[in-house]
Formats: sequence, C-alpha cells, structure tokens
Amino acid sequence: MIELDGLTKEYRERVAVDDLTVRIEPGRVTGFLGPNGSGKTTTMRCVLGLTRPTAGTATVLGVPYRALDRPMRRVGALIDPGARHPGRTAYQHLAVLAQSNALPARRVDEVVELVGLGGVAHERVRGFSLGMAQRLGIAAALLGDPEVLLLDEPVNGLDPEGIRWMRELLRELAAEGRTVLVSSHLMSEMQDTADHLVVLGRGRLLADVSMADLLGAHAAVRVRSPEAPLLSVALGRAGAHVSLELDGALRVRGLDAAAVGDVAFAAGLRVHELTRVVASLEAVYLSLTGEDVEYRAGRS
Ligand SMILES: Nc1ncnc2c1ncn2[C@@H]1O[C@H](COP(=O)(O)OP(=O)(O)OP(=O)(O)O)[C@@H](O)[C@H]1O
Repeated sequence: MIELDGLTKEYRERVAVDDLTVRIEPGRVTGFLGPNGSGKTTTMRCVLGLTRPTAGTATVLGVPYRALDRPMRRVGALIDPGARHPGRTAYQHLAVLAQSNALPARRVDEVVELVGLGGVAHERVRGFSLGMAQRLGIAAALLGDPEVLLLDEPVNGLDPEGIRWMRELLRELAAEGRTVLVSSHLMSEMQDTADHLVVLGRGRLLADVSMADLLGAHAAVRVRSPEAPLLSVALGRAGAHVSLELDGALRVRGLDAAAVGDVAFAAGLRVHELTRVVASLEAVYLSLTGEDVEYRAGRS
C-alpha cells in the first residue's frame, strides 16, 4: 500500500505535484499515467524519500520510506536505470546491492535468471543496450523480494518479447498480493496490464479509477440498419445518445447491445450489424488529459 495525502512538490516557479491524495492498493497493477511533465516521477521520488515534499505526506506500508527497516526487502524501485557503475558487470552490480542490504547472495542468481540476463550477467554494464539496462534495473528492484514495487517506465527500450514478459511479470507480482505502481506512455500496453489507473495532469489528480469502469463508461454500440434514420429516432426516445459514423452506421451510447436490439425489434426495424465497441485506453486517455498537456508539438 502506498498512501499520498495532500502531496505537493514545488520547484522555484513550477508546481510539479499539486495536492495529490490517493491510495495505491495491493493485489493489483496500478498504471500511473499522465503527459510529459505531469509529475509522475516526482511523485515516485517523494514516495522513495529521494525528493522532499513541499507539503503533504507520502507513506509506504504505513510509514515514510526512510522509516522502513531494511527498505529493499519492503520496496523495490526502478526509477533511474542509468544510475550504476559502468565498469561493473551486471552480476557485480547486483552482488554489491545484495551485500550492502544484507540480502543473501543466492538471490542475485535468482533475479538474474528471472529477468533473463543469465547469458550476459558477467558482461560489463557499459555495453548494455537500453533493454538490457532496463532488465538489470528490474532485477535490482526485485532483489529484496519486496511487497511494493514502483516502476517508472519499465518497458522503455524493451522489444516486443520483453514487453510481453514485463506484462506477465507485473501481473504475477500483483496476483501474489504485492502493490505494483507502474508508469508508462504506452497506452495499448497499459490497457493489457493495469487493473487500476491513477492519471495526473499538471501535477493534479485527474482520475483514480478501475480500468473496467473507465473503459466501460466509454463503451458504445455500433448498429447498422437500412432504416437508420428511423432507428436513430427510436433509440433517442429510449434515452440513448446516437451519432452517425462515416459509413452510415449509428454509434449508440447509453444502451447496451441487447437493449439496442430490443428497441429495433419493438420498432419493427431491420438490423444488419450490432457490435459492442470497446473504447481504447488511448482514446479515453487523450480525452481525459487533453486540457492538461503542457508540451504539445505545433502549439503556438
Ligand atoms: N529537480 C527539478 N528541478 C526543477 N523542476 C523539476 C525538477 N524535477 C522535475 N521538475 C519539473 O517538475 C515537473 C514534473 O516532472 P516529472 O519528471 O515528475 O514529470 P513526469 O510526469 O514524470 O514526466 P515524463 O512523463 O516526461 O517522465 C516538470 O515540469 C519538470 O520540469
């Protein structure tokens, strides 16, 4: 469990995190979304005691991070994968971390295998690709077998196989009852990975919602009928919001597919297609954050 209460971080003339109150629950993957500069990394840094909040509190497992006994056994983080000694091998890097945190040396072998770095564990980190460096960062985060994980863009640099591996790993970790907070800009990936979403815009909380509820609220029904104008009127009378698609089909909100079929039947109108349309997280996210994007190409 991670709890933020009125968390605020101000830099000289910029509010990076603005009065953020939210609980990140265990047992599920929580996606942490927001446009560039919306405060995700700053929030994670506050939780990890790396950045001091201007106001408010961030606790993890009920206490501030710095008050945790043996923190690596409780909380794992991937926040700055570049921060490591380039002359060390992956194995040495993890062994130093394990030793300085009183973790058993065998755990190094376990996490090296877990993240798929077995073949390159004795190569210097200097020559690692972005994806290999990410895997090493994940290995370090998992070293203490922690209950809570904070991962800042963990799929950055991973190839499709790596992305799938990461998705399965995060889902397994959450299924084991851990708290998993993960930021990403890859919406299709997030849609397949996260159970819950926390969305920021300019440091403020825009949404704290389950994936099912968010996408369900934007679901629609697509219906084609040779009598579309009449069907549109009938659906409107039944309380639906109806719009016309480019190919002449109707897009219906406010009624599910069964209800749309029933309305058509009751009105004696023929239906040639009836499809439930699941919203994409990308579309919903863009409509949610549209006003709160700070950096946008081509904006005057
Ligand atoms: N050390 C710092 N000094 C001054 N401003 C900072 C500092 N760290 C972050 N900021 C500013 O705070 C805001 C939030 O940045 P942050 O990195 O937390 O956003 P983010 O949501 O993680 O962005 P991205 O998706 O691009 O990684 C940005 O405007 C950033 O420029």
